[in-house]
Amino acid sequence: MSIESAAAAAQSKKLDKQIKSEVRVAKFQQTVKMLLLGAGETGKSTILKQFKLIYGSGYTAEERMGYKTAILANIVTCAKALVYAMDALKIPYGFEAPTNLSKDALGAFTKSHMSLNQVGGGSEKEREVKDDAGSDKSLGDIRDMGYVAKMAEEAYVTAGGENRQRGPSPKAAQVIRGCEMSFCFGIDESVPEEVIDAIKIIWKDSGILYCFSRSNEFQLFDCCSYFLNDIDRVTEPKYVPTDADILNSRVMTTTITETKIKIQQVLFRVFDVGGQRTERKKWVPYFDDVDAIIYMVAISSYDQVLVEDNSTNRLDEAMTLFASICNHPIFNSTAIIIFMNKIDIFKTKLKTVAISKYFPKFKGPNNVDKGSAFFASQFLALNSNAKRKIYVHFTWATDTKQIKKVLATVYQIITSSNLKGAGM
Ligand SMILES: Nc1nc2c(ncn2[C@@H]2O[C@H](COP(=O)(O)OP(=O)(O)OP(=O)(O)O)[C@@H](O)[C@H]2O)c(=O)[nH]1
Ligand SMILES: [Mg+2]
Repeated sequence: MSIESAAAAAQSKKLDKQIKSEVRVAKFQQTVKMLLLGAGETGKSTILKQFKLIYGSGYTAEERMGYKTAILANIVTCAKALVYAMDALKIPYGFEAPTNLSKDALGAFTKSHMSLNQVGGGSEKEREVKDDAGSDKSLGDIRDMGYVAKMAEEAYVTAGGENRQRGPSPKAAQVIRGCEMSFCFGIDESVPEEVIDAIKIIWKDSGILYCFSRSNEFQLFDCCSYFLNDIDRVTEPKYVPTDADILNSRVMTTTITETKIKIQQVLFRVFDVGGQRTERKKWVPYFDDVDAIIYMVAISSYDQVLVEDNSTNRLDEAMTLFASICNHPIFNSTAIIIFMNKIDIFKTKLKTVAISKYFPKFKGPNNVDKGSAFFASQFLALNSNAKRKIYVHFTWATDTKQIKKVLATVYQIITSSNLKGAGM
């Protein structure tokens, strides 16, 4: 090859490279492909709703009617879950959980239950508390030890168990059990009145409220108290869901959706997937050319098990899944941002539920700072590429104000990391 043609070839190669880089920049300036990944019920679809509310045009009247059906179904599903859990956990209607057991009462109860081992296995921790029964333990501690659960169980048997309890609440429970779930609500329609009345009755029942406090022992939507506390408004025939109602509603995702959202000059193609195990088989075809992943974790679920198998801890599952995603070679140059979500529920739960009971590696104290730092470090440690930076945010997905700030930061992270990838 002559000197001239070699120079021309070099020049052409340089030009090619430059064009390719420019195309990548131009492509990036137009679109960002983003996946919302994570296990079931972690808040992926809720974040997508926030994208639509913050950067899109919000919800039409027709879409709101669709959510009305979902919300009314959520209410009945939650009421049914509570009623069935009352029998599964053996709690009688009207059961009053002691809020503060006095030294004498707890001492007497402990004495009359010398076979405490039957209650919760008689672990060392339980024996410690048994010996120390008179000290001022918080309700959370007492529940952990199974004292109150045992009291409830005895009262349940005395009251006649599943079929022989009398009074308005057991009668209401009967109505809820018999309520059909296949409905679609139009304008001016709602749940049948007798079902609404029955739900109102049980939601005031002290036994149901105690059962609700043990909701980690069965499957209950996080939106239960949000909607049941507001049942009058939500079951009005002319009810139209607000943005907050839409954000709090729960519909499991079974079809992967793509939503296009323009933020400044960038078009985001946001893919929302179903997180439950059976849904994950559908993810792989969407893994090519991904610019960013928001990986959702429900940090509040440290004491809960999966809907899918009723035995695997939800955070253990979230970690296993995260390890397989962040170390997947196809995502080597993908920006990964973890949303440690449901921080509002996490804060409340920490007051009564010890992290160490489920994650013995956690050495406390059981507060938000220590707890959130612990879980963030557990996830970050799963990344085997030391050069890669993974970003973590603690989020409250149903709170538009907080998410607006978080998404602005995410926008910065994604756009700057993509520019870097394009050689800028
Ligand atoms: N209190 C509270 N509720 C939340 C938060 N994030 C999500 N939720 C609620 O949790 C429930 C589940 O949220 P989804 O967005 O449906 O979860 P998902 O990850 O899309 O679930 P799948 O579609 O099954 O994978 C809904 O009722 C949400 O309103 C949060 O930060 N705080
Ligand atoms: Mg979803």
